[in-house]
Amino acid sequence: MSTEFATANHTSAFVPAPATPYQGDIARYWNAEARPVNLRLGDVDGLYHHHYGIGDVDHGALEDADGSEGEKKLIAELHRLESAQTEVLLNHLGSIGRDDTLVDAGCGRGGSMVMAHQRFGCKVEGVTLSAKQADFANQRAQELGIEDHVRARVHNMLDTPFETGQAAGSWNNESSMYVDLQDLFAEHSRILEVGGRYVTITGCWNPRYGQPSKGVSQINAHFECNIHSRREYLRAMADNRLVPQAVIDLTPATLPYWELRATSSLVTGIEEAFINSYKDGSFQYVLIAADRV
Ligand SMILES: C[S@@+](CC[C@H](N)C(=O)[O-])C[C@H]1O[C@@H](n2cnc3c(N)ncnc32)[C@H](O)[C@@H]1O
Ligand SMILES: CC(C)=CCC/C(C)=C/COP(=O)(O)OP(=O)(O)O
Ligand SMILES: [Mg+2]
Repeated sequence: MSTEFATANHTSAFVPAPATPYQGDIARYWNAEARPVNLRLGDVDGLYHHHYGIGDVDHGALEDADGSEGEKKLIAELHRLESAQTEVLLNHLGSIGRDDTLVDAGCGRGGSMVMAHQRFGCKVEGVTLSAKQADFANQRAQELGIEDHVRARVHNMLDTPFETGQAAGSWNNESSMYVDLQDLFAEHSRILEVGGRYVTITGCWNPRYGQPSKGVSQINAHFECNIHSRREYLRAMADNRLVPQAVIDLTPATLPYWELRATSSLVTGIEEAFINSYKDGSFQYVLIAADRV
């Protein structure tokens, strides 16, 4: 077992060793992550996200405030847009009952899992490579008194502990750029019941541009990830019994979030790469919802 995995400050009963050296790198990355742009947004209402926002900025909510009060309103607005992104993902899961199980592949600190449980009343199981994130998500679930319905575990999303056909729905929210898509969709296809729904929101490079642009390469380097093309998503889904029901280009809807974020004190330095590559057409923010057939 890897030392980093074993010695992380966690309460999880069992932490498997990373399947590859790369997965060990990603586990270390997320175990060490504590950016204010994520923690201060999460502190707004206790939903901690590691994804980006969509929707129009409410400029009225930002008016007449400067200094620390203005910054507080800006943080609340960025957070509102990130939670709006999750709402749109959940809208595409179809009809989910209280007795169903949902799977969040790459669950981060669990914000989307909590929102899914609050909406559907169902069980939500998440996997992440990071013991620190799993502990954080489980701690939040406990504080909310929903630990019997919302659980995060340290597991590889390509080889999950779930039974075949166990899930009525599953998703990747900005977590598919860390894995091979054929392997990923084979695993979703295995755990989803026939007629179940898969949803992803992801950044992908646009095949119409030709190859990954400078901005896309900068984003890959910044996060140690490997952004796939839109074509690769659709091909890997088709190969794994996942038939797209909706493909939505969310690029215009995410730009206001990035332009607002670029004006805040919480910038991380990656804002320009996102804005430029969205604007030059080389990069797209997309939602794909697919039926497991
Ligand atoms: C950008 S964060 C997204 C977190 C979450 N989906 C959200 O929207 O807040 C990426 C997540 O993917 C997870 N991840 C990356 N590769 C993984 C793998 N092979 N198995 C499980 N989780 C993985 C990371 O641990 C991290 O939690
Ligand atoms: C759309 C793409 C390509 C996403 C890459 C995956 C990723 C790191 C998402 C956001 O995480 P975060 O919320 O931890 O990042 P940040 O600190 O920049 O807010
Ligand atoms: Mg963030």
